[in-house]
Amino acid sequence: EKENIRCLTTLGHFGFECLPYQLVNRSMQHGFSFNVLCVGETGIGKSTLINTLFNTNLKDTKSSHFYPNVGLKVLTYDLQESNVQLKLTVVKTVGYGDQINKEGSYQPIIDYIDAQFEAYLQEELKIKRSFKYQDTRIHVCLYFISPTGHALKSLDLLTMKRIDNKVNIIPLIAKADTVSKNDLQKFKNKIMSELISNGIQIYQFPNDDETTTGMLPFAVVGSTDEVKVGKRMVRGRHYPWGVLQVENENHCDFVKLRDMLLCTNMEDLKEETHVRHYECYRYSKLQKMGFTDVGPDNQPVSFQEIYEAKRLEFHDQCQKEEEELKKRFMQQVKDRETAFKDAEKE
Ligand SMILES: Nc1nc2c(ncn2[C@@H]2O[C@H](COP(=O)(O)OP(=O)(O)OP(=O)(O)O)[C@@H](O)[C@H]2O)c(=O)[nH]1
Repeated sequence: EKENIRCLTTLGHFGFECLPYQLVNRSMQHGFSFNVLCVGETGIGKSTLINTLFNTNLKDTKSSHFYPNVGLKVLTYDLQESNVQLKLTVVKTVGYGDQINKEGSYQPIIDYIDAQFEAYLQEELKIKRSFKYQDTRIHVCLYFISPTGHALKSLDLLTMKRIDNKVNIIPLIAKADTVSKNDLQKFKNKIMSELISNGIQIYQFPNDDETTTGMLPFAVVGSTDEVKVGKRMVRGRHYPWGVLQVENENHCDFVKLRDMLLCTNMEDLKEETHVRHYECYRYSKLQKMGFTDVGPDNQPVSFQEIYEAKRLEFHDQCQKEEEELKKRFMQQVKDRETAFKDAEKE
């Protein structure tokens, strides 16, 4: 009898298989944003690399070597590739490494990163939040190391140490075409061992394969010039002895960096910024303001309870101060009275 039961298969389409497409469509409508911080000495190739990465000519003026302090320049661009919109914010150091006294050269960088976290926190705490809020938190810091072929400078170590818990650092050897192949590998090893021995945390790639980690710091070359190689036009730098092709993986790590940064890890960089670095800032800031999740008895306390407790504390403090003032006033009146009486007697 059982064999006679007809089994119907479902038509198989409920609709939730399309959920990822909804996300894709929404993201395409909203567009994407990416905030990059470029830290490096004046003229080290920051603008050229950004232009090479995004294959555009982002307008910018050259900086001089004579600024008394380090500053930051914020530039925002609206880019488009196919039908994907990208709002790119590039923050560049100005005058970095140019002062004789380099003490505190990193402070403007720290202040800028913190200011963006603070702005985000203030927006989060607002009663009426704006859904059009432009997130300006830095998602990645490209740290440009001078191609000395020797070692990191103390300013590099100091700055990276100060900002490694605030931002995802990706170290780059700038103008890597000026270092020979042998020297470059030794230089890379030296930099990595110095970073490790100084306890500097750089960005950890999520799909960490050995080859990529072994490539760090990326040795990059920037150029927006088109050079003829054989019958093709490629982006590169033309030297008396040959052509360096920026997008040739045997010549430099530019393609590796671009793939890592834009194709595979942009979302992870943003996620890390939100869940690790911003969380760290938010935690310490709210704790400083006296907020806590658990009371002295280790029981959870609500935001409202803390607010009430703070209000009572403030009220008590005000009353105490008022009484203190009253007492002091009465004492002064008394002193004056006795002084008058004494004067009258005389
Ligand atoms: N050899 C070599 N030269 C480069 C490279 N990248 C940039 N340059 C050259 O270095 C000079 C300065 O480059 P920029 O990109 O303006 O440097 P910057 O760090 O943005 O400079 P400021 O914004 O003025 O601090 C230019 O003449 C570039 O052509 C590179 O990878 N290799």
